[in-house]
Amino acid sequence: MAAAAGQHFFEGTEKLLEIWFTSSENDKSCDLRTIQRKDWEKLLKLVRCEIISFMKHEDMDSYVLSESSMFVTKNRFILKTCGTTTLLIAVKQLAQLVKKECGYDTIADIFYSRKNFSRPELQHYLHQSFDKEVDHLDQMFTNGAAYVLGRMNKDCWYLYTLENGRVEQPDQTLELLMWDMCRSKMEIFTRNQSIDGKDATKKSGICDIIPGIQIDDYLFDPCGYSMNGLLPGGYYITIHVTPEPHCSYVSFETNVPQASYQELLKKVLDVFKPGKFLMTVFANTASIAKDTHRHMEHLDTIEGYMRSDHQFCSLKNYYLTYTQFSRPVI
Ligand SMILES: C[S@+](CC[C@H](N)C(=O)[O-])C[C@H]1O[C@@H](n2cnc3c(N)ncnc32)[C@H](O)[C@@H]1O
Repeated sequence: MAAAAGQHFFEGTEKLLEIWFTSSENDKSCDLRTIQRKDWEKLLKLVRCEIISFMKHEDMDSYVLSESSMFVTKNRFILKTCGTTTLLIAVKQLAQLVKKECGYDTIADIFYSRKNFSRPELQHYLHQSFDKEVDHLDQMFTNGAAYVLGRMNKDCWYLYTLENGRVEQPDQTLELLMWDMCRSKMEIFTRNQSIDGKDATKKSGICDIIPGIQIDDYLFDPCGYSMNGLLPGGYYITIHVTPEPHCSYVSFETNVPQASYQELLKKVLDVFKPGKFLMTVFANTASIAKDTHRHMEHLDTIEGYMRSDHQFCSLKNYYLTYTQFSRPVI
């Protein structure tokens, strides 16, 4: 359902930034988690969002934000922001902050990605097109590589990364971006049907997607939902829901390593029942998820969805699959 003229609109589609830091002198004491909350708050002001909630686990700190989430480990920073936030404005200040407060002087790799926006004209100038975002990042990185996957005249997904990135530890990320959502499922993420985040997490079945996770969830008023979930070992899941029928959108992201993501995918689809979704899977050669790309190649239907696009990329350090599915219109 499209937004009518003058109708409230929220851009659920997030801008996603992941940066891995390293020290040229191999200084083992560097740790991003030593950055103080007041410094994060200052940085997030540039992005135009704020911290709502904080959760700490052995290997990872997580923050629920007014516009999505932030995750911080010893050497990796993840910032995911939706709406009309200005994420890329903060990259330079982030690198300066990390150098000053933690001693990391090198960026080992960067991944900036997003789906195409529904209403790009509502974004800050810098985020109105991927070309502008690439120009901005190219001013900071001499070795950036920009890609577009999917259909440039329909739904697509943009990625900016480094051509000589060097993340050596096993790493994998699955992201599921869903839209044209089931109305009754979306009602759960409103104050009409749920009292708070915890209630929505339980009623929706989100609590059963990955058992044993430590959850930090938040239900906005009158609607909207965000959650971070942490597991030992620096593993996370994060879910964000924009339930308004004319701009409904949900995202699911995790770095939990699995040899096949098929079961997880089925669980997430069952919780949200989207009309359409796109999925991206990154896995480096050290990851147990590296063969998941081969399984996905042959997956042209799943749970009543038909595949409309599928692309595989072999990047320098990572394999990447982009795939899109939709429910057949009857
Ligand atoms: C922040 S949440 C989750 C955003 C996420 N990127 C997504 O996937 O939709 C956005 C939802 O919360 C609602 N919302 C209510 N109050 C909000 C606030 N103060 N800031 C941001 N979103 C708010 C929006 O209308 C929208 O439905």
